Amino acid sequence: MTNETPQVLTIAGIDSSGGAGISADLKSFAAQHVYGANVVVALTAQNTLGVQEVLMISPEMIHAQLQSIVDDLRISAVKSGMLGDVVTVEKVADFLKMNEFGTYILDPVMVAKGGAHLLNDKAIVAVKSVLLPLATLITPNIPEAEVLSGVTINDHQDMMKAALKIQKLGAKNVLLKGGHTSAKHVYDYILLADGHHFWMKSTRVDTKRTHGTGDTISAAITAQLALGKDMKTAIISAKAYVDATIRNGIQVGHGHGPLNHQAKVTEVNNPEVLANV
Ligand SMILES: Nc1ncnc2c1ncn2[C@@H]1O[C@H](COP(=O)(O)OP(=O)(O)OP(=O)(O)O)[C@@H](O)[C@H]1O
Ligand SMILES: Cc1ncc(CO)c(N)n1
Repeated sequence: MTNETPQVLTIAGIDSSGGAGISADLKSFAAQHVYGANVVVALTAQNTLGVQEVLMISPEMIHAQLQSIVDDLRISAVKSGMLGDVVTVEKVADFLKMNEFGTYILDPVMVAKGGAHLLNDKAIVAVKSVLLPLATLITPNIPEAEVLSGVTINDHQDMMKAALKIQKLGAKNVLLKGGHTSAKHVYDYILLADGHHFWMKSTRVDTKRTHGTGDTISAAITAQLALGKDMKTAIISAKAYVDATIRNGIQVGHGHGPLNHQAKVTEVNNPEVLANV
């Protein structure tokens, strides 16, 4: 007997230590019970201490991988992560325009936890002009939202202002992740296509093991949308999942360790959903 498991695709870079990028995406897809395919645009020699080397895959090989996917699989949602350079960004944009997948999640990955740049300056401009308008959902963290919106973020008002600017650039829905602060609670801000907005509040876990949190939440949202959930439900459920993977840490490496994708999601992982903060 077979069943209709949704098939989703991640287009991103590989992290040799298995914590971020495509590895995090595939683990997250599997935990949400969807089938994950992957198109590799970059190899990174990376561990929990940082990124040591990056090798971009040729545009021809990226094209070949994308073609192989559409020739055979039936993809219902796509996410992109690390894209590196302009050629790759443009290739992905052309691919998305030529194939109607319905759902595209843009995680505008710019800098790794250790500080390495995973998207060059020209590619940032290209992401803004050619990918952002195609996005069903964009999931910037605070520094990425600052770059995309031009708004300096110091408080909740600034997060709302930045999200609105990013939506005006063309992304239908915006999840502005609030992990990059040192406050006792983390607040993620969500602005939906119909103007509805809300906050997700959770208690910050005092840990260095947060390698791949952004990849993991955007992959989990991609999976939940492919399973037919509405945007708000998909985001809240993905947030509970990433919270479980952070809260039930495993000891790997000596720096920013990876998440525990085997973690069970329980009541404690549900974020507080608030209209205003
Ligand atoms: N220490 C923490 N405790 C609890 N939740 C966290 C913590 N750090 C991040 N999160 C949550 O994880 C998710 C990802 O947020 P974050 O802002 O860290 O993304 P990111 O910077 O893109 O991650 P990365 O670059 O590691 O992939 C958000 O929902 C955020 O609230
Ligand atoms: C390959 C890759 N993608 C994304 C990130 C950001 O988490 C990373 N560190 N490495």
